[in-house]
Amino acid sequence: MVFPKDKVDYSLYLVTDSTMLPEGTTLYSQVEAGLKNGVTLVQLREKDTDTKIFIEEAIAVQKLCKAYDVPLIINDRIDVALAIDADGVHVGQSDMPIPMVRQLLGPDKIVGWSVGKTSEVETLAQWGTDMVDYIGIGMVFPTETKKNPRKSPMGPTGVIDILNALETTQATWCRTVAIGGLHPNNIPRVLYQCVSHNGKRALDGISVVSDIMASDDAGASTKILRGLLDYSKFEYIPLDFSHQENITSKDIKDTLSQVQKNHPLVQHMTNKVHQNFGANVTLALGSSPIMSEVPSEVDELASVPNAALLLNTGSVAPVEALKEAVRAYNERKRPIIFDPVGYSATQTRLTLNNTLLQYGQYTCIKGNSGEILSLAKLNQGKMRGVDAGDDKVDKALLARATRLVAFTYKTIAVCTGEYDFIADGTMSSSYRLGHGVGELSANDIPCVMIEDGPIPLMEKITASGCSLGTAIAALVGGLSPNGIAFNAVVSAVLLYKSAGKLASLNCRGSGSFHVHLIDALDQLFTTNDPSSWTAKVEIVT
Ligand SMILES: Nc1ncnc2c1ncn2[C@@H]1O[C@H](COP(=O)(O)OP(=O)(O)O)[C@@H](O)[C@H]1O
Ligand SMILES: Cc1ncsc1CCOP(=O)(O)O
Ligand SMILES: [Mg+2]
Repeated sequence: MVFPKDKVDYSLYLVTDSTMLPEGTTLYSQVEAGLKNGVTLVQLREKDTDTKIFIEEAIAVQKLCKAYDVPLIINDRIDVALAIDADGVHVGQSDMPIPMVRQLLGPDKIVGWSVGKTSEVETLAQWGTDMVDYIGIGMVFPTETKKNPRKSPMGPTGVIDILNALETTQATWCRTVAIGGLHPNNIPRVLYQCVSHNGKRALDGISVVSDIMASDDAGASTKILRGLLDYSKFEYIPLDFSHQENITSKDIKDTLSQVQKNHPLVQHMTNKVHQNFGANVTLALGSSPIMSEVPSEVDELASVPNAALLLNTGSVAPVEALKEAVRAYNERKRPIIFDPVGYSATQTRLTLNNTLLQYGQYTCIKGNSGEILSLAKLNQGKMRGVDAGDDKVDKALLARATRLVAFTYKTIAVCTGEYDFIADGTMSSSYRLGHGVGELSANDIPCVMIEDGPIPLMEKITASGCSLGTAIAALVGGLSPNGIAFNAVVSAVLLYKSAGKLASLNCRGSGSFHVHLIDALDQLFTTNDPSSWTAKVEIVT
């Protein structure tokens, strides 16, 4: 009996684990509850079971699967799969080599392979279409189920690297499921973020273990998972992600009017250098600052109407406190502006920033050219400290890097310098299961450039970039529910650049520049006459 490969639905892939069964449940009761409520593929994975018992279990599970017309995959044990004529097998990198598995099983059975590196994708592509049918990509997040200290979690960006490699090697036949630490609180974000850079491929499904196997009500847990997979919308802030690239003065005026009316609260988790200046910039923009890194108050702060979080890792703070804030704001769909200061300057910063990037969803990720080029993996050298670095960078490369960061993290990315680039990777904030999502590619997403001529003083004061993050957080946080996030980010960058130019004309040097910059921000925000601002925005084709 052969299960037609083109009929396999990878969307909700249950991998069993009998070591986590709650009291009063059995392997069979959990599997059947899953099958009844939307599991579409089952993998029997019993690492420490004697062969005789494994075969008995396999026969019983196979019977359940057949009753629901769902394929049964056996993990690792080719002999058991052959003995019961299972629909396929799944092997890891250290199990029997794939060509041998295929030779034993024949061409019609389903063969799955655990993949964690792009080089493994290159190998499967070289083998061709009749070897590997699908890959389990992971582990995405830390998980109790797969204790494998040798492999650190790859996060959504690691999944995107694998999807990109499948596209680059044209392994179009190969299906994909993500595995490792996947739960209702991160599955929508993984499905939303994990799209290949050419926009052509998304995940075909999600593998789960403990959410069903360890559940006291496996049926209810499965229903929740099924609902997330079928809903296809990932709304992480209640703002409109539509945008028109030719943003008019009226759009900007409307945006500032919303901020003036809503008086947002901007919680700053930021570096010591930026604290005081950031608080004053917040006040100049008609908003209330609160500088706080206390985990116990993030839920209350995130619940304040029009709250926004500025997450700035300039001082390497304890990651757990920062993650708590990301959780609190993500749960309440309130905006987070992330500034990964000195992103790749040290291993410590790289680890901290990557941990935060894996852990949550960000409305806007901003950085200087060194940080954005590093995030886009287009920056050969490491960053030196927190500054962008002296070398002039080609504008086309900066635009591409900004688009890549925006697309990879499904965020509004801002790359600052003499020329500021803003790209919108949020798209429609919906996700698709299956390949061929037909979305825009990373090269096509909307991108604008803002400039007002050289303002050298902006590079001669510290926390000038950090405070742009403050301005973005204030304007996005101050939007009404029908506000447009992209317009708010563009408005903040235009306002900040124009204020920088005005301050540079009025001050006597870098010492008084800070003060004049706050004056200018206050003046431009209060008068709210964008048509008089000096900075210009142009669409990047
Ligand atoms: N040479 C420049 N000319 C005009 N504006 C600049 C210049 N350098 C930086 N800026 C502006 O100053 C702010 C900080 O940018 P940047 O120095 O790139 O960030 P960071 O302070 O994080 O290194 C941004 O608003 C940016 O637009
Ligand atoms: C000097 C310094 N060190 C850690 S954070 C910081 C300020 C960086 O501010 P900005 O990114 O705005 O230049
Ligand atoms: Mg900076």
